[in-house]
Amino acid sequence: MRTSWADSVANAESSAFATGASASTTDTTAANATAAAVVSAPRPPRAAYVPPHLRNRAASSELPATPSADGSSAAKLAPGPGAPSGGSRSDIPVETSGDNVPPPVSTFADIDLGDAVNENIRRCKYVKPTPVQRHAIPILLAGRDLMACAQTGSGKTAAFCFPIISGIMRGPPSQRQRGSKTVCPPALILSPTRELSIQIHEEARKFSYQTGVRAVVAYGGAPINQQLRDLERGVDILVATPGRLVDLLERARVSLQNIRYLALDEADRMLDMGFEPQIRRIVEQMDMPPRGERQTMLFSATFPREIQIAAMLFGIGNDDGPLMSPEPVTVLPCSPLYEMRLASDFLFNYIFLAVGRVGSSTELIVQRVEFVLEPDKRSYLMDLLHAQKVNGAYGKQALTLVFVETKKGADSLEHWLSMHGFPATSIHGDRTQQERERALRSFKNGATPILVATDVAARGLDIPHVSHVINFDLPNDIDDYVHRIGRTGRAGKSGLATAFFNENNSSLARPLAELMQESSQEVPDWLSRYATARSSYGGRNRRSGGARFGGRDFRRDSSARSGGGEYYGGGNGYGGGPYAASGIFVAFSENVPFHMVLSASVLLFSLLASVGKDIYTLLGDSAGRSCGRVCTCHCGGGGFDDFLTRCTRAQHLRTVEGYESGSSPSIASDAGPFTGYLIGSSQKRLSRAIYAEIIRFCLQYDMERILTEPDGKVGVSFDTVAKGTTTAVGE
Ligand SMILES: Nc1ncnc2c1ncn2[C@@H]1O[C@H](COP(=O)(O)OP(=O)(O)OP(=O)(O)O)[C@@H](O)[C@H]1O
Repeated sequence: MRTSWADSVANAESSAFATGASASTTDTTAANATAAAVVSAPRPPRAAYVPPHLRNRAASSELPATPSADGSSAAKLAPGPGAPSGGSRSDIPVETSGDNVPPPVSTFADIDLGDAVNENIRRCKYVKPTPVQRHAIPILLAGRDLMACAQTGSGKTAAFCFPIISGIMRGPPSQRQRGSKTVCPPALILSPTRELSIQIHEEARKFSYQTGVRAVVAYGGAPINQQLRDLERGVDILVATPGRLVDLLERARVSLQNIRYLALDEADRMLDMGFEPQIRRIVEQMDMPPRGERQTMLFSATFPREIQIAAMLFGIGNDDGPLMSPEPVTVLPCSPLYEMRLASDFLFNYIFLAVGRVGSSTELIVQRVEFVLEPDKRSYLMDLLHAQKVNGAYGKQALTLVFVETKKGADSLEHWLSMHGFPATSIHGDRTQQERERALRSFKNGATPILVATDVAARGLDIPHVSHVINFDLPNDIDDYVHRIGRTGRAGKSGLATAFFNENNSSLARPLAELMQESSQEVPDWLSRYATARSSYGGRNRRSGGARFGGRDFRRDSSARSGGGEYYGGGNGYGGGPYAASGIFVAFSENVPFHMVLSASVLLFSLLASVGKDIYTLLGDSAGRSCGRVCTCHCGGGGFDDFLTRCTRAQHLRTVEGYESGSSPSIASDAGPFTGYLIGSSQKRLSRAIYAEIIRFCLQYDMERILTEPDGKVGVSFDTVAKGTTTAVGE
């Protein structure tokens, strides 16, 4: 639950104020809602804007104590994601990769954020940093670019806000040209929805209270004049939706020339096709300093593998420059590579941070999936809501968020619920901004404890007391599902998510079952059967096939972690299914640098897995290092047999499912039909060309064809080999 003083600071402009929740418990399978006191706080005076020359002073030590509705002391903060009682957070796997990753911290006291920010952290009653904060804050304070992925509700907003605020306090004062109405903020935070921008702004104001750092929000659908006036009063952190920001840039009311910090919240959404033109315009075609001269941070609970790969291939800095120049590849719009390029264009020598499995969901959310035919959905929903009411399952303040696919569907379901005695409101893109904000307010304060929403409310919104998320219509993309259910089970609290599944959702069966399994949820037998039946399907669902093979954090699957050297994974936890009979074998000679070998593997691994194929990638490299599923071994140019023999002899090969250490290549035939490809080159230049061609190929053809009709169709400079055939290629 949010701290009331901070909310009141942040909500200076809004009329409604947060309320608390009562304790509640569902039946045996349902989640437990956390008890909290009802809070209704008078607003402390609005934080005054402190001119630059007065900045960096310590904040005054006291803020008005926040009385609760009954006059007692401020509401107790529910155990946060980082709080000891906030779930099993300490054992959550954390992965970082990149050069010279700054070590994590254990407490806020270990971080030098400045007195004023530390004071605000104390006021927020954040006892200790959440895992993503422990890792991300030192990285950002060290000035590094960051791509960070952590579960919903895990405190990512503070993870990027604290370092930004602290950096601004330490840096030169914001400038504005004399007599000009153009403001030049040092920090820009972009988010995909208006409501999320409003929320981030509120958070930023809380965190920057009495620091002299001023945050302003600009979003569409609201009168621009008010926002312009607000900007004129000075801005250090501009929180904006892309559309409105472009408008402000075109009017020359904002200049990005001084941007030192660029944060993209819900970055994967910001980099997808819908936002791409605006984001590219803002970041590349205006006056923003280029990557490397600014600090860029991408945060989300999900990152499609393609974005990660691209960032690595095109963006990562090393002695040789980016692993791959984008030029040889004609990037087609509508392809994953398009997003990939975009992400990599923004980052410089970045660090990748994953807290938990990328795209996974917290175990604090109990997930249920019910098979409900389309015409039965309403009555089923009614049953659920009735049961909730009868059981008193969620208490008076418990809120239920119902996701539907279409705006029309949202209106119609809201109406129907209201007609049947369930106070509901709705939020979607066709409602005016005023209506949207009103709906959200009336949901938050419990006047209409049911909110019917489209995906406009799927990401980022941190609404206390959402105890149940119902996916009346399931989304097409599992990542959207992760964000939707993440509206409950936040900040260490538990929550319940129910999904209505039927034939129309069969493409989601497999990733859904995998996600549930990963989050230690009970997967219904019928869903497992659906998942098995859908063993192969197209690329619409980003995770199709990928999770089973290698999980979603491609670096974890395939590259050395920081401090590396050890192997990651092994067969366990990656599905453990029967041995798959197809394979891509990539062999590079010794003089090909390991990082290039690695990147080729990563690329293949990911792209092939994303089309639903079980593929093993064996790599040859001079170091003989292994990275989880991707097994590397020395390939001395002896051809495929030699390569396989070496592979199977390599002790690391035990990490490859179906192989035993020391076994011979013939194991492949024992395991069933087998196809492998050997791609090799001792020349770096050629290797690069091969990467490019593979990418091109992947874009242009269904990957099935690589596997089933390899001969001559590929048009690339590598040969294919059948089992046991010796072929040395590209030398
Ligand atoms: N260190 C902390 N201790 C306790 N609570 C915290 C801490 N940091 C953040 N929180 C609280 O956790 C909640 C979730 O934080 P936030 O909205 O930043 O999550 P998020 O990771 O951005 O989620 P999403 O992926 O859904 O956008 C907020 O209510 C926030 O106040």
